[in-house]
Amino acid sequence: MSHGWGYGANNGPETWGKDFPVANGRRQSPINIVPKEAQYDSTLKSLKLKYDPSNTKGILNNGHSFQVDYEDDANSSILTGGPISGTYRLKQFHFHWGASNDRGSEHTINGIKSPCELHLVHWNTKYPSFGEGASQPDGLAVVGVFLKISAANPRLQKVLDAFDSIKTKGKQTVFANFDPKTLLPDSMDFWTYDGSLTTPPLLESVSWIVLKEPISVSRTQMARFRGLLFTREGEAPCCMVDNYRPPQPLKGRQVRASFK
Ligand SMILES: COc1ccc([C@H]2OC(=S)NC2=O)c(OC)c1
Ligand SMILES: [Zn+2]
Repeated sequence: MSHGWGYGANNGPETWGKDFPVANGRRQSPINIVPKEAQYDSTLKSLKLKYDPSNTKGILNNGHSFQVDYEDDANSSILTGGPISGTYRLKQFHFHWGASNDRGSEHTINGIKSPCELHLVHWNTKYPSFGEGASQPDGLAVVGVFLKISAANPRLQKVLDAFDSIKTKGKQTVFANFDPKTLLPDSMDFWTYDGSLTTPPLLESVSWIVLKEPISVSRTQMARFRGLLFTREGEAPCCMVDNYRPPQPLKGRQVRASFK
């Protein structure tokens, strides 16, 4: 049986520092964002996301979340602008969510949790790969998008419809031609700060770009996220819920805003 990190009482975020001491580092994520304390920075460029749906590789239950993977051997699905310099390639996107709608996001706004948070993970093409970039202070850029309970979001449907095929840890299935841009809100206003991966190895290599405007998700759609399992087929089932790390100390970091 796996004794690795997870989100349970015995292997959850409060225990990660044992195997990953950087958990107590100076630029850990997520954080609580206090909009009134964020500094407007007029030098921030507008975000540019160019995604090629044909780069979609598949969808996988990785035992911590589910992820949609993208071909990243060319500059066809990229992030530029915003707080970053150069070109970052999309590697995958995934979500974090709660057992109920009062929690689930990793970042919070004025201490308020959202039921779910989308992460679009990109790596800096000045490095040869995601793995190489992940160990560099400017190696990764993650776009975070909050999901709030409202009307059903038809753009999530194709992802939700794949869940029956990836219910348990390690299962993956064909998933093609999905444009992640369809999961973005209308406004590209963002907050940005220097942070980390939010799961072990918690590497401090992420330029965070957290969008101000949420996208919608319905209660019924959220219930389908909670039907996924942390566990493998044949193991005692454990619902994939509360797969979020709580906010970490800011430790003097500044949060900048792209908007007034
Ligand atoms: C492409 O590989 C990834 C993607 C994301 C993470 C985590 O960091 C953030 S951000 N969300 C997470 O779940 C990761 O951690 C090792 C590796
Ligand atoms: Zn994440």
